[in-house]
Amino acid sequence: MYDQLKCVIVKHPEQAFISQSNLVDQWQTFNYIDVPDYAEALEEYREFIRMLNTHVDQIDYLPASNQTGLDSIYTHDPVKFTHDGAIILKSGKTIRQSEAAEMKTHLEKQGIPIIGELTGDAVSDGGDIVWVDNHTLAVGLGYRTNREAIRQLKKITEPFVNHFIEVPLPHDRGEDECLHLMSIISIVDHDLAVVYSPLMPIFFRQYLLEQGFTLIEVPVAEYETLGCNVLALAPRVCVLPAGNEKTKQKLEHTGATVYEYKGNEISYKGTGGPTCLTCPVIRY
Ligand SMILES: NC(=[NH2+])NCCC[C@H](N)C(=O)O
Repeated sequence: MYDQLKCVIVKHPEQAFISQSNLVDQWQTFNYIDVPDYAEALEEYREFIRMLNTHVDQIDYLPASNQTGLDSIYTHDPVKFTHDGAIILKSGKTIRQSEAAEMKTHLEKQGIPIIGELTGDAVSDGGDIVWVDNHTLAVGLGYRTNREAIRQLKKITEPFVNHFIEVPLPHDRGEDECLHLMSIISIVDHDLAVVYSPLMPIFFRQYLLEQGFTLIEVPVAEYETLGCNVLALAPRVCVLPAGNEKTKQKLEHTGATVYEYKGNEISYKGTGGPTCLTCPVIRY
């Protein structure tokens, strides 16, 4: 979604990463590219929040919990918001599954409506669920989201979703790597999306073009540095991890405003860009 972002839920690295020694202990378990530097992460996060604050009215912070780990910094994944309320998910990455309960407790405390929750064998991450428009939902089918989750999500969203698109994802680098539908598409306006086409099924790419989307192609090198992970703060106002120059220029060329943040510790090493660091609660 690309509408004006009013409220987001985040988790500060103080609460998710906890300390340098915790990072040293845990980064391999969570399959990070390298061990993040804690002090640097705090600095990057300060800048990231400073930037968000200029456009977002309300930023809610999840508390620390001994039930969840490093990846809980990526609050986009344990829940998906609809206009009617939240759907509680269950991660396809087993060590992240406890994040759902943490998020649910927070939503209940805040009095935010919950319209559904995945049950049984269903697994899905928020990163696999993309609103193409108010009535069109695209869901990646892959290692993080299974068929049972798609069946349940279809049912939960049936009252307000006219077009539910299942997008099969490729094996790519395997089961242990993080590949979400949102790794290959970010929608930044009603007619503009940033994409990594090499991993996109042809039918989905053609569908976007038929809907009138202009597609900004992220070059291979910038795909590696999360150039395809673009957070829309408002239509054509977006946040990009620093170092993705070509993608930035292409976005600006379409009239978009692009903010950058240094995300080596909070994004790159954990494979979670600005969309992953934020859980958008209300957009209107
Ligand atoms: N929505 C996202 N793309 N989240 C990225 C999550 C990255 C995290 N390290 C994981 O493997 O789950």
